[in-house]
Amino acid sequence: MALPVLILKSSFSSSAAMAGAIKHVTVIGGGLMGSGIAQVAAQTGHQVTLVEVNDAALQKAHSSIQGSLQRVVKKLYKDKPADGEKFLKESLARITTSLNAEDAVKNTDLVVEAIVENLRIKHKLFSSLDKVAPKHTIFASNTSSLPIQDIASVTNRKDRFGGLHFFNPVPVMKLLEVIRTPDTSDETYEKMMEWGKNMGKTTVTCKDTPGFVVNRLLVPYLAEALRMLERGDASARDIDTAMKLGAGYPMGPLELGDYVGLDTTKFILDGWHKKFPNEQLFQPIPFLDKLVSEGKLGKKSGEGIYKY
Ligand SMILES: CCCCCCCCCCCCC[C@H](O)CC(=O)SCCNC(=O)CCNC(=O)[C@H](O)C(C)(C)COP(=O)(O)OP(=O)(O)OC[C@H]1O[C@@H](n2cnc3c(N)ncnc32)[C@H](O)[C@@H]1OP(=O)(O)O
Ligand SMILES: NC(=O)c1ccc[n+]([C@@H]2O[C@H](COP(=O)([O-])OP(=O)(O)OC[C@H]3O[C@@H](n4cnc5c(N)ncnc54)[C@H](O)[C@@H]3O)[C@@H](O)[C@H]2O)c1
Repeated sequence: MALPVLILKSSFSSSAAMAGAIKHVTVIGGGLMGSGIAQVAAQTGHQVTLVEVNDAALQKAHSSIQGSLQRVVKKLYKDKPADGEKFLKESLARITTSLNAEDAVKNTDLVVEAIVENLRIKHKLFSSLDKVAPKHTIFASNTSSLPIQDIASVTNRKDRFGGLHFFNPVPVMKLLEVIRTPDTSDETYEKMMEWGKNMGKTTVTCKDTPGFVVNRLLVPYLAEALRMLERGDASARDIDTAMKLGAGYPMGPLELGDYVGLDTTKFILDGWHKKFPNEQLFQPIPFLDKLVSEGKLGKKSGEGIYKY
């Protein structure tokens, strides 16, 4: 009877995969972050499947990855153009695209979710993927602000679920926050840490607390900067210049908000206001709500606090 062999084979391959390094990565969401994560995974030798909701979004992601890879080539291979061309071609060749997330995860070692910062939508995605992904596959979210435990709650692989929080732009920012919940197994945590290093990142770890390390400190800072602008205390340009020249930041807080995406920043602030309704630092900002309602999302839409 074929079945026992098949079961033996699949469980063997699954346990072998559990023991092995992460080789195939599925990135769900090819926006600002997902395209960067897919690019870095490909350029560091991983096979990548990038999933989006429609062809236009996939095309946008592909051209963003191509443009960013060309900047990397210009920087790393300026004296060896032939090697640079080879690096570019091989990196792009490692990325396949898909509009079907459930198909894309059937032979993957790691799913990195980088879709919209909305718990209900993340739940819908992960509960469907949990039913079809192999047993050994690790699930991770790139969320900025949602507790990993809350995201994982709809799956039956809480031991194989963690947070992998990259920073924008992913090809440049060296940091990766690796988050484990009380349910994340030691093996899963170690595989996420190893993968982070294979991605060329410096990893830090903290508890599954809102905003992990960076955003817990960044959200109040950026929010207060926008309130300063809203009150008319100073111009956007002067606020940003002050923080670049006075505090040594590469970008001021308002240009950073435009760079991250004002829609994403609003999702984050609204989520924390709901969770901590009495915290003054997380109160809604009418100016932000107005910009987002007008479709002024920052660099990604051509206008936010600044015009691009
Ligand atoms: C204000 C709204 C308030 C709303 C309420 C509050 C809510 C708060 C929300 C929090 C958001 C959290 C989001 C997320 O979870 C966490 C984050 O990601 S926070 C963002 C972290 N990132 C930063 O802080 C970026 C800071 N900026 C920089 O480091 C630099 O400005 C830059 C982006 C690297 C650009 O550098 P520049 O020198 O200005 O410009 P260059 O173009 O010369 O680039 C320099 C160098 O980098 C290479 N490069 C740049 N971009 C890319 C790319 N996309 N891909 C590849 N390479 C890139 C470029 O080639 C240059 O290389 P070089 O030739 O100089 O070696
Ligand atoms: N923007 C940042 O600086 C930043 C940094 C770190 C983490 N994050 C987090 O990363 C996630 C993505 O943020 P972003 O800025 O890349 O957003 P984005 O809006 O640029 O990209 C999100 C992408 O997800 C796609 N998407 C939505 N639902 C999908 C689904 N069901 N299947 C496949 N694709 C889907 C959208 O089409 C879009 O292209 C959020 O959770 C955010 O909090 C953002």
